[in-house]
Amino acid sequence: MKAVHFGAGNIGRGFVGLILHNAGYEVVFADVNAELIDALAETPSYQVHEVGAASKSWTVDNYRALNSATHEADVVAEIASADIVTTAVGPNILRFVAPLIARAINERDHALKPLAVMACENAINATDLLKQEIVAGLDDAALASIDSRAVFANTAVDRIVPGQAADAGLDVTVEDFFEWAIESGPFGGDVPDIAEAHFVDDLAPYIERKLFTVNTGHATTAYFGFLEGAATLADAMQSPEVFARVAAVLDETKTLLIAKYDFDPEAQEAYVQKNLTRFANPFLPDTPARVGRQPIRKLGRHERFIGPAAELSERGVVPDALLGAIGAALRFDLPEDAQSVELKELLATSSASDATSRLTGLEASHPLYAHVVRVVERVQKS
Ligand SMILES: NC(=O)c1ccc[n+]([C@@H]2O[C@H](COP(=O)([O-])OP(=O)(O)OC[C@H]3O[C@@H](n4cnc5c(N)ncnc54)[C@H](O)[C@@H]3O)[C@@H](O)[C@H]2O)c1
Ligand SMILES: O=P(O)(O)OC[C@@H](O)[C@@H](O)[C@H](O)[C@H](O)CO
Repeated sequence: MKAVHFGAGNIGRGFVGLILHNAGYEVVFADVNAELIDALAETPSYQVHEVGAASKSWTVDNYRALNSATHEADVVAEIASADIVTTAVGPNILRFVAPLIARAINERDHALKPLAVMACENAINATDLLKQEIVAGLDDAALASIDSRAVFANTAVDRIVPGQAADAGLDVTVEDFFEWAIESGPFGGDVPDIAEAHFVDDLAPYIERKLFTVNTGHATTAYFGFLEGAATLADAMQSPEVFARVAAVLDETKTLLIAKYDFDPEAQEAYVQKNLTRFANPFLPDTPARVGRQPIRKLGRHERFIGPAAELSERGVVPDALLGAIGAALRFDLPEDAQSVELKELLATSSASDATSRLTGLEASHPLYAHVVRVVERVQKS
């Protein structure tokens, strides 16, 4: 069995690559980072170190590595004969990897089982997004027979993988928890053989529970932690003020998730508590800079703040804690983060209402809109 995985970064090596390796796949890593790909190509194995209450190390081998910027044709040929193609490159990068997957589907031998295409990004229905881009690159024959050539399944991936120490080489330190949920419907009963993933009929509750608990809480910790000058997420969680902000935000998203998906309130509360512990993991050197990265993406319409806040306000609830976190996100001022710089410029040169519309995509008539405009105004005046 063979899987091609785009993005040999933190989650690529520390989660997707590991799980596929453990499931018996030969993994072909494809990345545009020449130094990283050269190192992987030259090194027969790397270690994944799980840290937390239970610590354990895994060896990943049986992989190859290809530079997808300089060796496009080789990557296309690998995908054309693979069982699975996965991505962990960031939602904004999917459009750059899609053309290679499309070319591979065009070339794919009809006798093979359909290629399983799964984007492993922090975004709702990222595979649908990837599929749209792939379909644009298919020839007429592939388009006419797409169902026999490829299966597109959305997924929810969860494991905190921080940036790695400069001397770590290819080894990756990760938390001890992980979850990979994949929608089963598109496979029509013939799901890929991935023992540590679980296949679910309806992914929406899983991905929303994950994004609006793990990522909403995580980003809230990062943005308030950044304002307090915390070096790590664990340090931020030691601050009673930051902890209270995070707990309040997760209380709001818990209310939404229970109302929307009829989750058992006790189970959801246990999930919240579990995540508060995960953010505070003292063994994980995670930073506000990484977790808060790309604030403009994180303030998007269906993302971790505006997504749940909009739905709560549609239900008549004013999401004060989420609005507070949105204010902290707007104050994320990190010169090395291109979106932080862009955000600062936008706030300096636009009216509060223009900035709100452009950042959040909310209509002026939406019940959340005026609340966000007030938050933007406050940040602009501060
Ligand atoms: N790190 C985590 O804790 C975590 C957990 C769950 C999901 N995710 C998601 O996984 C994705 C990747 O996150 P990460 O933390 O691993 O980031 P990362 O920066 O460590 O890795 C991304 C990799 O993608 C590569 N890349 C960029 N453009 C590419 C292209 N055109 N073709 C091929 N490779 C390309 C980069 O060189 C890099 O190696 C994001 O969507 C993130 O939200 C991350
Ligand atoms: O990857 P992002 O930028 O969408 O979000 C940063 C972190 O919250 C994220 O990477 C988490 O570590 C991960 O989603 C945990 O499963």
